[in-house]
Amino acid sequence: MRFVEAPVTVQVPASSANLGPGYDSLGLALAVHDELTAEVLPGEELRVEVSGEGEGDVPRDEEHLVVQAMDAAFSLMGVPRPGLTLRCTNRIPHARGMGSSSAAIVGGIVLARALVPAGTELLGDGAAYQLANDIEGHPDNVAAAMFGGVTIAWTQAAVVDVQRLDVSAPVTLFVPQDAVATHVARGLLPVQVPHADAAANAARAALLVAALLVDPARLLPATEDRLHQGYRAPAMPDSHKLLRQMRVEGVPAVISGAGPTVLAFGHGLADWAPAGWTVVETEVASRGATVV
Ligand SMILES: Nc1ncnc2c1ncn2[C@@H]1O[C@H](COP(=O)(O)OP(=O)(O)O)[C@@H](O)[C@H]1O
Ligand SMILES: N[C@@H](CCOP(=O)(O)O)C(=O)O
Repeated sequence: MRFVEAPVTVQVPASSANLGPGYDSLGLALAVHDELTAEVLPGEELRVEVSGEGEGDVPRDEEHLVVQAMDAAFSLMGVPRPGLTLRCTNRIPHARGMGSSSAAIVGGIVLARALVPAGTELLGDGAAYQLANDIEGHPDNVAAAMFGGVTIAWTQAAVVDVQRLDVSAPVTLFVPQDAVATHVARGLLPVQVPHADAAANAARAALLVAALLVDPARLLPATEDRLHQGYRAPAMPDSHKLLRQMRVEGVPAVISGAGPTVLAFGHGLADWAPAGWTVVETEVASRGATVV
């Protein structure tokens, strides 16, 4: 099997999922990127180099999430993993609700595909998105990381689909120092929710699409949630406090993904940051994972 010999680099965006009412469905890509570079080596050796976020924490072997995603993609394409050097420059903080795991998964899949000369024929975008969802377990972050912009993701009998929207919007992220793993935050959600809460979220999620496309003045009511943020508050009380304070003052703020980062639509909001939190002023990224 021949592989692309020159080093291949993929940039993959962070993502913010849910956006308030769109639990496991709405997402947006953020202009904060991880960069992954792979170079094929003779033999079967795997070298993993990591700098930036997660540098001292993530494994540097087959257990590394990018490598696992690459292996799944190679397997779907029917090719063995070649010897590889993988260099990861990580800018997306881990376990903060900014889609670092989805970026690792989508980036790994797109990187593996780019190393195989007929990769995009063997693994099209739809199949790559499906694979990323199957690894991640929910489609909202991987949709945004793969396609960019604002994404509406849904599943029909385990098959994912997506509608991408072109939206430009300024966003500010308030990132606390402490992490909350997504699987822990998901474990706090009840199996059933009141019908009235489901109905309220359906209305707000529909309104949010309109607000993002045509009427930003509606963002405050459109970002109201009753399905997940409240249940997760005990795991991130300071985030919940900031969220409530901002919303009372009319700032459209949400918990980003499973938290604990708070995302607000708009710029010029840095004064809201509690002491010790990092403020990231950014915007919706129109491009998803890209070979550069
Ligand atoms: N770039 C990466 N390389 C390797 N592992 C990663 C990477 N990004 C995320 N991970 C793994 O995923 C975990 C975070 O995933 P998760 O709890 O879903 O939070 P997030 O909201 O950041 O996606 C990290 O602790 C790490 O194990
Ligand atoms: N819909 C998911 C989103 C998780 O996003 P992450 O960036 O926190 O991994 C959820 O709410 O669990």
